[in-house]
Amino acid sequence: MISVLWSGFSCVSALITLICALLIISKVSLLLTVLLVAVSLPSAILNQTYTKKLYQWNLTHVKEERQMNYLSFIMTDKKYAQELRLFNIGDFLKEKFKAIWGPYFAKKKKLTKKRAFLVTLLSVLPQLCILGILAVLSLRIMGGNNTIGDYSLYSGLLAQFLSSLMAALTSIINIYDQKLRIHSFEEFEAIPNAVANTGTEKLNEITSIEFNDVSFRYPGTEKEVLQHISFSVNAHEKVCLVGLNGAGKSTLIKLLLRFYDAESGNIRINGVDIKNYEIVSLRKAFSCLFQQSPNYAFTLRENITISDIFKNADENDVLEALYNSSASDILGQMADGLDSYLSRAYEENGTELSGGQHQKIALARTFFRNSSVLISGTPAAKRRFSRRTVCRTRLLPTKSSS
Ligand SMILES: Nc1ncnc2c1ncn2[C@@H]1O[C@H](COP(=O)(O)OP(=O)(O)OP(=O)(O)O)[C@@H](O)[C@H]1O
Repeated sequence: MISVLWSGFSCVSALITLICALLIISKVSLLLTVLLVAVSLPSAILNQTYTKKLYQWNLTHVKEERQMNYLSFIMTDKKYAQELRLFNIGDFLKEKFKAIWGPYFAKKKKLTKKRAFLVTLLSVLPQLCILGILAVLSLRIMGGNNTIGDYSLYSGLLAQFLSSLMAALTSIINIYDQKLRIHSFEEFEAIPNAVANTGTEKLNEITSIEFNDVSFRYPGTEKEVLQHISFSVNAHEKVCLVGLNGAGKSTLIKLLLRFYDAESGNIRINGVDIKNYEIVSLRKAFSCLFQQSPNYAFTLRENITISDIFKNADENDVLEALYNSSASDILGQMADGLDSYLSRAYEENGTELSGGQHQKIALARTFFRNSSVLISGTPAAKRRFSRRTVCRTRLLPTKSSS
């Protein structure tokens, strides 16, 4: 939007200069001046056509762009560095990148070359008109109707005309290009959210959770991940969901937190369909340690309090969360206490934690959040859960260092 605004200003300013230059130049030859304007227009139209073509081309090649971005990411992100070295796959990844980049670049080059050729060809026409105007002016100087001084005035104005024309064209193309992008964004915004936030009830304490004949498949997939699931959990119960890998345990949690809605059946909390609750208030009632909980390149304090940023908490709450997750010793090792950075990505003095320590901090974050129900996605954490808990584990727990 800002780009459109700036381009709009540049365009108006260039057009004013251009019109003023044209008004003066028309005194030499009105016919050639009109011709100059007329031959400048096809270039503008061509540029606009190609801007649209290039934009549409980009839209149809989003997959390749994403693949290349993904490959660039794994070739440079720290998370992949160890395996990249151990498996010696640097060249393999580069080749994979090149295999996409080659055809992608060749096609884009073809389109861009055609545009450059036509634009160059069309830009010759205004130059020819300018030559014509200068020729007429030279004849008039020889005839004594104009002076040498006029020649330098008009040639300067013609140069000014060309540069203003270029500036106006560039601004118009930019506005058009941005307009296409804004349109795509508006289309995206208009897509209705798959999970409608129409509920108005507030959820505080949870006394019961019921799944009634719930079935679900992920959008755009065939497989029914959950089929007619029914069970209930009451307050003060600790429950383990046990199942093979891929059985759908995490999916149940995603439905409970309304990351997705069930295809059929319903989920009730305190006897009320979860769709009747305001989503923020529903999610607020749960604290969840996901299987792949991330840690943040923030301070230790922020890594814990981030789970409940509106909680009016003091330092003791943070220390208690650390204690409950057996992470007090981690704090003891930190030079700046709770204000130590848990990453060296931006802070030279930051601390890189081990995998197990990271898990403990993620667990402390789960404890810090004031919620009615705790859910753990990792077997290791369930031993630490002492409050009302819904947790899940694998049929065969993996050996974990923590
Ligand atoms: N975003 C998704 N899109 C499509 N299918 C998915 C998605 N997430 C999970 N699935 C599929 O849903 C099924 C259930 O996955 P889910 O993660 O719930 O299993 P799980 O019981 O938690 O497994 P695990 O014990 O291995 O963590 C799997 O077949 C998985 O491939």
